[in-house]
Amino acid sequence: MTDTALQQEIAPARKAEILAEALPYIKRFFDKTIVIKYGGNAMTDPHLKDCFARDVVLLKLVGLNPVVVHGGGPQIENLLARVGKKGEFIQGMRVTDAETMEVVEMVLGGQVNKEIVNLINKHGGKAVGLTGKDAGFIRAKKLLMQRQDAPEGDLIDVGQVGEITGIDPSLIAFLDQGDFIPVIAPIGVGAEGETYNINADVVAGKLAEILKAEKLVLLTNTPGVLDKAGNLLTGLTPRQIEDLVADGTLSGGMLPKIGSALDAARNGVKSVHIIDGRVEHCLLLEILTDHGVGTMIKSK
Ligand SMILES: Nc1ncnc2c1ncn2[C@@H]1O[C@H](COP(=O)(O)OP(=O)(O)O)[C@@H](O)[C@H]1O
Ligand SMILES: CC(=O)N[C@@H](CCC(=O)OP(=O)(O)O)C(=O)O
Repeated sequence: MTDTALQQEIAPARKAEILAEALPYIKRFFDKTIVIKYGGNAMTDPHLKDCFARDVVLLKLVGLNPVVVHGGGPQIENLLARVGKKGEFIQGMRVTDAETMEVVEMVLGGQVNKEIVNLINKHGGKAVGLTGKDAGFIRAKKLLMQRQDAPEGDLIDVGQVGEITGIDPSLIAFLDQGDFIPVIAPIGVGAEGETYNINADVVAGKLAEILKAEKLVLLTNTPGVLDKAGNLLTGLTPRQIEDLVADGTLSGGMLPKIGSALDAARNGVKSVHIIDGRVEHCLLLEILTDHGVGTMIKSK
């Protein structure tokens, strides 16, 4: 439904009720950090992009501290195709050779990051774009990935893909205090200054842990986590997740997403949600109303 259709459909009294519903949430989350992962697939529609930027500005203005981490998988694919390359993924991670790394950095650190910054600022926010190279705040080393369904130690080399070794929270805290909204591209820096491509869900999860965030919200392009029959699973325990991975219900990009969500929930982030980024104002619905729009990941 468009904003105009929504305005016509809802009676004024109901609109006021909906606004009033936000009060306890604003009180509960006032001055708390909310890490939001904005997914490449959920950020292709211009109207949805605008809704997202407005929601982030609203959250900041009512006193929450949103921190945005973005992806850009489809946008990377577009530029790779233009240079005659096709992306390859293993267990949800992009195989990243030197040429792919150049494209990834150009797209994530440049095009996508600046577009989100610009949109948020257009709606009255003060967004600042960063990659993990700024102040060297996301440190990484080469990831060697354990092959699924293989004996421990059967490792896969996926090129310049990074595993996070540390995040310095001071830059983000500094920006928060200055009323800025950090917008972070998932690029890390190694001990020798080398550049690493890191899955955006992994960065969002780790950042939420380090910042002791109240909430981690991962936007994606499905209603949430689905079972084999395609039904939405509204809440998941670690045990259920293990079963869904083992029987192949979870695959591709959902693997790093669910892994990061679970790690964050187990390491102190109070609530973790995978939500449908295609629903207008899904952030406001999830954070400031009684209506959840996806899957909640539980720590036990
Ligand atoms: N059980 C599942 N439930 C929902 N999505 C799943 C599931 N298993 C695999 N997926 C895939 O994971 C994708 C989301 O991951 P990804 O493509 O990395 O999204 P994003 O760009 O939003 O991070 C979905 O579009 C879907 O194709
Ligand atoms: C290592 C790795 O896979 N990096 C990701 C980074 C971007 C990302 O995570 O984008 P989405 O959130 O849109 O999927 C990539 O190169 O696609």
